[in-house]
Amino acid sequence: MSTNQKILTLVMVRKANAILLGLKKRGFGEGKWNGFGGKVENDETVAEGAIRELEEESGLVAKCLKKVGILEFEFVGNPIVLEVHVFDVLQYEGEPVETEEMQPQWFPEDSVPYEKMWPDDILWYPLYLKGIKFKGYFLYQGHDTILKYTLTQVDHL
Ligand SMILES: Cc1cc(-c2ccco2)c2oc(N)nc2c1
Repeated sequence: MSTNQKILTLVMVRKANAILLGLKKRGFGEGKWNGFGGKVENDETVAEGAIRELEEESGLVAKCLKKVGILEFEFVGNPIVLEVHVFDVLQYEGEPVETEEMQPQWFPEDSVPYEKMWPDDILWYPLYLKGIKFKGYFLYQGHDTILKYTLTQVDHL
């Protein structure tokens, strides 16, 4: 039975005041810089899905994964709510490689290319970069306009 909800993962990898983002080369969010992630399969936990997508899209193997937020996205005219579980990776193995999906690049935390990212990012990255856990809801019209949103700091996810 498919409800109107879809669980997705989003993984940011960080090192010494830099954040690894990928330029999405095709599909959903094409042309935007974003963390790594995607669908969660039926036979895996959300965290397992996050680790899998990070390796598939960047070649990196996460050694520790921290839940940092949950973002819900809705689009005008589309009943499906995306529930995106956001993770921070501070320990990993490997070097980022370009894949079919993503072209990876390190950005200094104070030079995140917000104008080439999903418009919600500029709203919650400041919390994320300060280590503040968050929950957010965003109503999108198309892929570039946020009609309304809520964003709150939380103590536990
Ligand atoms: C609508 C939407 C979706 C995603 C997404 C898809 C897969 C993982 O995340 C986003 O990611 C960000 N940063 N904003 C986003 C908006």
